[in-house]
Amino acid sequence: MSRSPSIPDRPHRDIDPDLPDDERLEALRGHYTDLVDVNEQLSEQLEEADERRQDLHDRVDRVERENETLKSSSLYIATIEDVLDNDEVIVKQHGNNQEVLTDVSSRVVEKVDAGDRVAVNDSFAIQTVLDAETDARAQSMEITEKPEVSYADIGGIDEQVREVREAVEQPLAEPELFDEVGIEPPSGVLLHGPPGTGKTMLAKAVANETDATFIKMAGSELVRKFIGEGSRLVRDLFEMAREREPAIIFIDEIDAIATTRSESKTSGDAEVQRTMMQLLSEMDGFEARGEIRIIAATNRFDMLDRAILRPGRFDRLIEVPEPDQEGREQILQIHTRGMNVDDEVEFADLAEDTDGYSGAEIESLATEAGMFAIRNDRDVVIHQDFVEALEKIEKDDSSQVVPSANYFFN
Ligand SMILES: Nc1ncnc2c1ncn2[C@@H]1O[C@H](COP(=O)(O)OP(=O)(O)OP(=O)(O)O)[C@@H](O)[C@H]1O
Repeated sequence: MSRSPSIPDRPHRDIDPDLPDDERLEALRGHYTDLVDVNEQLSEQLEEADERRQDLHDRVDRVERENETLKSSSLYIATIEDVLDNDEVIVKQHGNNQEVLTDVSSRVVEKVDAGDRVAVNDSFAIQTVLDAETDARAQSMEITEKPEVSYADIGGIDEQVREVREAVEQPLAEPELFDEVGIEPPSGVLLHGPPGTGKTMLAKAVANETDATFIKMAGSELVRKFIGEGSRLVRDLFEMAREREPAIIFIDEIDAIATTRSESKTSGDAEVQRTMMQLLSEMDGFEARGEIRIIAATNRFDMLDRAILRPGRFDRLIEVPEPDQEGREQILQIHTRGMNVDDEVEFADLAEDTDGYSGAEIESLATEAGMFAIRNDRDVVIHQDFVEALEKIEKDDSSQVVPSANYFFN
């Protein structure tokens, strides 16, 4: 970097006022020349300073851009396998299970332990140690302190709501009842039935009612996202619940880790099997009258490995069927509660016309009817809007409204 030249002094000349005119004129000319010189020098310096300023400005811009790129580039999640003495750690990247020995600063070494989750860049340099919240998100857990769903939002499955309350809510809210009678509450509850019938809603509503944290994990994530890490994720799931009790663990699509074992013994099968064993051992390990309840759900009851249904495991089965006509009417009422619906709308007729619709499909019907009202420049939804919405849905995809073909009961 070149050093900036020093600023020239201001020219100074003492001119004796008693000098003869011609000599004074000569002296003034000399002074004027000095001033012009200094002015030129200063102009040059100013020009150079301007160039330098522009140059620095460009550099700042470049660094800022590089910084942004670094910040926005994706990082990978990895687990610290081992922390070595010489400021080195072994990390294992999730997904591809690649193990790498990487240098870290002593500042990072102090912060990490084997088993911690970190974010690494393309060159495996550790960028951040994940905190519990980020870690949970990275592991696809959905954690809600207080889900907004209440029992009043669920229609047509009153009997199932009652059973879930008895099996999940009561042991949390009134554990002494079980103590007094001397029985253990069910260990785990399995909700089974076709898609979109309210299984997730039920689990959320109990969490809401009992002020429990709702922790959801999809079984498919346990086997798909981090190959080789399923059992670790199951451990983390229960750990997270212990940290936040009272808590409700909801494992959706449990069939992904608990299907009947096929004949083939591929390493993938063994991995899924290990994940399931971990789940069962976590369930064995926790206190049935404690502050953590576990609910699982499946659309594929027929596929389930019966081992998970033994006493002490998912020992309370609750079937959540497609709603009957009365149920469909209730669900329609629920999903139109916030809509501006004409008094003439015949919910009973609509319920009759929606045979085979799940709760989720009835919800879409209500939204679609609202769209028809908007399309027709109305702010009130009339019966005809529902009729047209029905026709549209049936025309768009008749397969969507047919009850799930692959759903069987044993
Ligand atoms: N019984 C019901 N009462 C009111 N709304 C319902 C009902 N069943 C489903 N819904 C609506 O459908 C949406 C999806 O339902 P939910 O996720 O609970 O279904 P699910 O049985 O868990 O489905 P999946 O098996 O596909 O996970 C809900 O958010 C709700 O709006």
